[in-house]
Amino acid sequence: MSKPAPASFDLFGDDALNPPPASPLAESHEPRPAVAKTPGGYTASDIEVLEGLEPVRKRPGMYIGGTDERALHHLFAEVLDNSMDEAVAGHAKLIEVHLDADGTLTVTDNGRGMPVDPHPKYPDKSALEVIMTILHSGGKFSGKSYETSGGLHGVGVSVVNALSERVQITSWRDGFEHRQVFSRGKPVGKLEQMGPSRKKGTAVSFLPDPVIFGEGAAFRPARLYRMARSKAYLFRGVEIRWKCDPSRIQDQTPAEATFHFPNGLADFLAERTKGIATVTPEAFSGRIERTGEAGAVEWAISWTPQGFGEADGFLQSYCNTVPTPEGGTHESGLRAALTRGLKAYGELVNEKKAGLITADDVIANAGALISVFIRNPEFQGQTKERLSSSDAQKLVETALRDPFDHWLTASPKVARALLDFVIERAEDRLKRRKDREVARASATRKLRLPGKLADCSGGAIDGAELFLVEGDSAGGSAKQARDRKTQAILPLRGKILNVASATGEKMGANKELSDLMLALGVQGGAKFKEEELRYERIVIMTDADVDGAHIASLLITFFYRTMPQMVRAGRLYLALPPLYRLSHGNKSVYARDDAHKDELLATEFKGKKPEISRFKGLGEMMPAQLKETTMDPAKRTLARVTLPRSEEAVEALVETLMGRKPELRFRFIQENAEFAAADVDI
Ligand SMILES: Nc1ncnc2c1ncn2[C@@H]1O[C@H](COP(=O)(O)OP(=O)(O)OP(=O)(O)O)[C@@H](O)[C@H]1O
Ligand SMILES: [Mg+2]
Ligand SMILES: [Mg+2]
Repeated sequence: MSKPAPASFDLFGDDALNPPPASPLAESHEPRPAVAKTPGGYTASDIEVLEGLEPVRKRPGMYIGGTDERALHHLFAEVLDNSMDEAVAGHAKLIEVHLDADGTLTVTDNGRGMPVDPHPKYPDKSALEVIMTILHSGGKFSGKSYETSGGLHGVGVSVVNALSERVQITSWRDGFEHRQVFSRGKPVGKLEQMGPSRKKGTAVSFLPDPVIFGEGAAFRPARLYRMARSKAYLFRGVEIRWKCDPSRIQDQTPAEATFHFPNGLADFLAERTKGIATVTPEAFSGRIERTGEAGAVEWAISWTPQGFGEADGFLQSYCNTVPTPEGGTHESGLRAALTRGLKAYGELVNEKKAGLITADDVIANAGALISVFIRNPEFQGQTKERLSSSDAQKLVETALRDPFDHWLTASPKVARALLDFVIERAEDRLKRRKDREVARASATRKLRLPGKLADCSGGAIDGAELFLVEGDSAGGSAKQARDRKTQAILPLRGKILNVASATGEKMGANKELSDLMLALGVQGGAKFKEEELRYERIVIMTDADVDGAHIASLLITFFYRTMPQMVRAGRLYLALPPLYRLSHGNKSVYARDDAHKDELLATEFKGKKPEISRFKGLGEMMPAQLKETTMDPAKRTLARVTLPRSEEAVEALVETLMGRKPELRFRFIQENAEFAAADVDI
């Protein structure tokens, strides 16, 4: 076994929730001529060059980050972004989003219309066909037709085309309506001139391809609605109209709505802080356009002691109206500007404690929105989740500096309240750090611990681990296999409650879960305090089978629901027990799954006939084996459970795990059962 580096187990990453295409993609490829090969050889003929849109269908993950529900909705983001670019460039004022009964989504804008004249480089094709069928074709490379666009790669809508069963583009321009239809990236007939029309603009209608996204994959109206609405907040010059066939709606999402927000982000924040007591009566918000240059910064921030639902605060950022859930330079600029401004104000009013303030103290209890418009932004990847343009930091910092100073000095009472609030956060933080250093033993003395917990004997929180195991027999093995100084065992019986569909009352009454909370030493929800956790790591240890994965997913959901901070802090892990032991002579090796076993048979045990034993469950392993393979920190591999920052992605996960559709859950569990086994380096 090699070094036990913790494998990352990203529930939303491309691997975990990214099902393989529902059926082979063979139909997306031209048949390749058979080439004579030397058997087992690796030659030039093994190197493929994918043509046209073929790479998109073959490796959708590279373009849309996977083929899961998030990736599916990213198609909408690409099409909507293009219409927004047209609006931000000053050519469109109205965008309509329409989800049809059959699942076709249409985005219409009244911009300039996609160009339809023959393309100079491909004289037999219209510009529209070039845009739709050639990667890296677009009008946003030079800055001539668009100044600050969300589009920059020339890839977006062609990717949508490649991954849709059917796409219809309508372009109204030059006095006519033009139309072309595509299927899985290929034109179905030529561009047609339909008839005279005085309209202007573009309509993109598309139906995602079930071959890529899986049979039954469909847009979720609630998600589309939220995406469309938040776009409208980001550009006050646009009106977005939403319409959805009622047969598609299963929740409270309105079938029709109009979004137009003349106060931009300030409206957005007001919506989010409705009914929440804030530290200052007015939010700190504003908008600055660079004079003589393209670019703008808009922001809105408000502080609250009471938190926003389950989070203490939030920071959402955008660049050229594209959401950047992973943050980036614009967020750094905002944090720096606020911290510097507040510290400087503290100095001004002779408040010594202002020196304690860090950026986290300023932002952790704030609801903050920041949106920048810049030329040639640099993002990481096509889904644009993180902004990396270095000038964005400076732009935001400079833009906010004076307005923040003015805002603070204009109203000393307000400024004082904010300063005190943030200093209190800083003091809290310092105190928490001190408390953590105090031995965990004293905390333990005060607590009533559940009877079946085998706690560890050491006093420190750092290094302490709680193993959650399934059933008493596995619990017994684990107790013998553990290092009693640092490892605690809590056996949980049977399938715990399906939390997502349970009421709060039922959850409180569930013995397994209340024991779990007691053992952890924390309370759930708003009362959760990370520093009260009695263990540094919480390790879910279940059998390496589908049932085990189910229990693990129930627990993950429970933790996400009751203490997302703990998960985000990277303190939740999955143990990865092996499935087989292969031994021959005095050599024995563990295999985590069938593929690994076959690999070992072909390598380590080549030509030999090792004895193979299969573990039916953890309870069947000898304690020494369990220790060696799964629990001993020096030898084991743990998978860390991580969650993305974006609320939508988390929601999608919970829906997948716990929602009312058993088939989604089943798929997730199987994939993760596989994944948990596949990503390990043993
Ligand atoms: N609604 C629209 N109105 C006018 N032109 C459009 C519209 N949608 C797309 N285009 C044109 O098609 C080009 C290609 O669009 P595509 O989404 O593929 O790439 P992009 O927007 O340039 O960059 P990105 O890959 O980052 O989205 C755009 O650059 C623009 O010139
Ligand atoms: Mg293109
Ligand atoms: Mg685009």
